[in-house]
Amino acid sequence: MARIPVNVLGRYLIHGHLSHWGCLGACRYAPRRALVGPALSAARPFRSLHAAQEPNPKAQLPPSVPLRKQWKDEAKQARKQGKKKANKDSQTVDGWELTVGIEIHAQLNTSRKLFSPALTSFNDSPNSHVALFDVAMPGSQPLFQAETLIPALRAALSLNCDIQPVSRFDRKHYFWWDQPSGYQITQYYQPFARNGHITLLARDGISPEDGESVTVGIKQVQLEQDTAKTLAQTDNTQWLDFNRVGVPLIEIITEPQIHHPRTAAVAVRKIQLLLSTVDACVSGMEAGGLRADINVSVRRTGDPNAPLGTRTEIKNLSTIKAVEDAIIAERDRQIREIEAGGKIASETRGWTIGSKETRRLRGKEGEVDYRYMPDPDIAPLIIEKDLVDHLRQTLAASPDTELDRLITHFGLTAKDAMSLINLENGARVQYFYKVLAHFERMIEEAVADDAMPDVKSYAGLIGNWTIHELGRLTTSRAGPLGQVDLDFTPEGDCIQVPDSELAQILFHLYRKHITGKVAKELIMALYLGELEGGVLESIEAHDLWFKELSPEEYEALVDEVVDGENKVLQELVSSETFPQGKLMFLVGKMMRAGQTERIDPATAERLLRDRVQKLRAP
Ligand SMILES: Nc1ncnc2c1ncn2[C@@H]1O[C@H](COP(=O)(O)OP(=O)(O)OP(=O)(O)O)[C@@H](O)[C@H]1O
Ligand SMILES: [Mg+2]
Ligand SMILES: [Mg+2]
Repeated sequence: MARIPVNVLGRYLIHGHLSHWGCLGACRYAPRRALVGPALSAARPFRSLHAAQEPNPKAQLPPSVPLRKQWKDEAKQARKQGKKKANKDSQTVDGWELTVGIEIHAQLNTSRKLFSPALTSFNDSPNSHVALFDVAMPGSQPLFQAETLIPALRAALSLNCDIQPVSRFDRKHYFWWDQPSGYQITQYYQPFARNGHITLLARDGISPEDGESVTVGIKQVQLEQDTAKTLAQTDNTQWLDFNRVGVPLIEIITEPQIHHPRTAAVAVRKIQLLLSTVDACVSGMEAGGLRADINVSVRRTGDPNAPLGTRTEIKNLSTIKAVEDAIIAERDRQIREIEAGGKIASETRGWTIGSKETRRLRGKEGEVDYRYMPDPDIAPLIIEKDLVDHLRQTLAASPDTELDRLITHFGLTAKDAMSLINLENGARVQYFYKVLAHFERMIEEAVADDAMPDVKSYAGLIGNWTIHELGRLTTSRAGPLGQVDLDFTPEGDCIQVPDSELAQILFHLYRKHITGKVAKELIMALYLGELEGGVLESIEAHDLWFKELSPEEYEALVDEVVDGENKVLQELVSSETFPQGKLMFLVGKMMRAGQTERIDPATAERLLRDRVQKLRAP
């Protein structure tokens, strides 16, 4: 592979003004290194660069630092003035219908760039993974990396798209410093996937106005290149990192079929979830692996045949909350504008987190003409049916199927099942399955084949601990590490609390070999790295086994407690049911009266019920 070595490419310092493009070669960061500026300049004549004095048509450039500061200050001011945040409950406005269509850009989970064999390692030092083609060196040619197609196809299949047997690549021209060739390679005329859909359910959290479910059409999914990363500096200069240029993206375009802000946010989250379930994309939205552009229009209700209103496009939203808040703000702005007798201009707008208003970035008239043309250097993409069939058969279960399994087969509550699937981009649910597998192996060894307990009896316990007890570890103030997040790998391994160790703890808890209190202490010790040896060794070493009271000792304790609480006992006896409050009051008394660490609350409760039942009998 022809690659520009770091010491040749160096790191560029480019002034924020295009007229200063000529200083591309002036590498202040590594002044002793050889420079590639003149060569690049020859590859992209200044003429084309100077032609682009307009704002970046992609508008993916992070705002310069002073501008960002100004937006931050504005947002702070708005908060100070006690202005309410966008009202989360304002899902509808009387007399108006909102319409939203979404474009999502997601980085594919591949090791190579789309048209060069350079690696896609984002965290390596800047400009260390740059092939000649990535920076449009003269004579360099695109080399389609077939492996990039696999995650793209998995993504499209997870969105229920029809895979096109023949698709083609086009050039979308614009001139900006993050795009060395002067055009982005994309699929404009013939994308590789079309006609998909996603279904959003009430349990996904859609707006209540949408009822039980909404189906949103996916118009198309296309393959395209990412641009270079721009790093704004405090002195109003920009640094460029070409590691990202040419990294494969998919653009997912929905039909304009969403009518409530929260449902739009849920759609973005669901697409993100689907992509991560089939392992198609690098990371979640919050980590920058997925960016959403949101198209918003409004029209008056009453005439279903009226055309949709003029859309504005809010670029580059990077959190789910931003999607909902920005839509509410933009919808309200458009309604205000129309009610005041104005018209909606077709334009591109921006949104700052914490702000109340979207802001105009540029008008449609400022949009460049992209002069799309088929890329003459790239052959059509032919996708064989066999490949598609194979990928479809081996595709991971959709989150909906997964959710149903967690609820109906494993007996988790819908809320817990949803959290499990959403946490750490699906890593937590993988962790749950790993703990479950270890646990089942231990149970199988411990009991006879015909005595295997019902899966629901232990899966709920494992679910509860993998969601709530693990969650509590990072929020409790248990020591110097008390606030450190748990580290999960995408495969579902947890560094601090290994699945096999948690399974050991839960196995002994389930079998009543240890108490809940001891189990909590063990898991905390694991998290803090204070457990010497494994879980089992620790239980043995400190003799933490649960030494339950004998039946006689339990009976004596029940006698003692009911004697002292005769009034509560009589109330229970004369009641037809077992009021839980009263029962638990007596259990509490038993725990306090006896040796707490030797009492199982469930046994105590059962014995109390038996006693009451006996007294009720005629
Ligand atoms: N009247 C409308 N109101 C709301 N959304 C709309 C409306 N008309 C179209 N849309 C949505 O706008 C989006 C258009 O995306 P598309 O990529 O096709 O074009 P684009 O935004 O012009 O291109 P680019 O990728 O350059 O931004 C789609 O998600 C579509 O559903
Ligand atoms: Mg688009
Ligand atoms: Mg768009």
